[in-house]
Amino acid sequence: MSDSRKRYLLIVNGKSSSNPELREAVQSARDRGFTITVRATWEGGDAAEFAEKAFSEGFTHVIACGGDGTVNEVVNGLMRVAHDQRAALGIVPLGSANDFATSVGLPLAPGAALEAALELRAHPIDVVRLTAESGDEQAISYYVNMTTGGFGAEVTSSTPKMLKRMLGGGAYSLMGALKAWRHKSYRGTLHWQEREESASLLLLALGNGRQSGGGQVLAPRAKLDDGRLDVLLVKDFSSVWELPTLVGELQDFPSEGRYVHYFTAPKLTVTTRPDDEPWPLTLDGEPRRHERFTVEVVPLALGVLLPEECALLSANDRH
Ligand SMILES: Nc1ncnc2c1ncn2[C@@H]1O[C@H](COP(=O)(O)OP(=O)(O)OP(=O)(O)O)[C@@H](O)[C@H]1O
Repeated sequence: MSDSRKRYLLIVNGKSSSNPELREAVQSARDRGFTITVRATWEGGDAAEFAEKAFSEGFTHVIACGGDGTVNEVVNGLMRVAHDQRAALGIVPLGSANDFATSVGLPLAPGAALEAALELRAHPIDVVRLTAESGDEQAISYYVNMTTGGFGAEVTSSTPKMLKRMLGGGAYSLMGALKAWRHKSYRGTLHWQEREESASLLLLALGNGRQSGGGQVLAPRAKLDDGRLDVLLVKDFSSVWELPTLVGELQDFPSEGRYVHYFTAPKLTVTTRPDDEPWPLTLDGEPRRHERFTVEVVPLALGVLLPEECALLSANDRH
């Protein structure tokens, strides 16, 4: 049922603006009395700008219609304004990966997703702030789902789609083949709480949500509203004989395995030495490289339209 206090702004990635199912769903909702304004992006940056202005323009809800990159831009736009001036975020997934929408259990078809966004309640979730430092410069960006680093980021940002799909299913059963294909690990020092660890890592995942790269579940126990990041470290190995142990550990995500460490922390910093390569990162689908960065949870920073039964909400914790 429409509620006259709710005003929706749909921010549609311009490349999907002619999506017939979305057009039909918008028309149908308007016919039923919903107040919906639609804005399409022309280029990168537009979605963030529209989202930033949404509340001051009288919108209570912003629906990001696009892939993970569009959702990420909208989140960044909303985080530019004060907490009490952030419109609630909804998602109509129109990308190729749609990792966040998939893992929280939102409908993937545009019509059903818009209907859901119009009916669902906003749940407060954590947002993660990533501060990258280079010399005296600091760059801040936010994400709601996951940042992957090292080998994982390269896989998610540069591996052909086919390989991604294979990875999505059996995940790291393919690690060996990939390793032979491109042997690379990244050195750095990680600091979190009172701990510090220097390591050569194949993969680092910093999850608020659970999956990235089009279906790779790298933070299987993550909750969106627990004030913590789920951290996955996968250490490098030196011989193929070590692979079965590594692959086995990737089924269980042990807290202190030989290669796999899985833990939670509210904040974590990664630094590299001058002769180390900057880390390739993929932040909610967007590739970048940093030498030194800190990720920190901003607790319950954003209201997001999610299914009541979403497994990533603490209220649905069965333990
Ligand atoms: N009108 C447009 N045409 C083409 N690209 C656009 C347009 N507007 C914005 N963009 C770009 O689209 C990117 C976001 O794409 P989006 O995440 O929505 O789709 P995707 O990459 O197919 O999805 P996924 O990340 O799920 O694979 C932004 O970084 C932005 O630069």
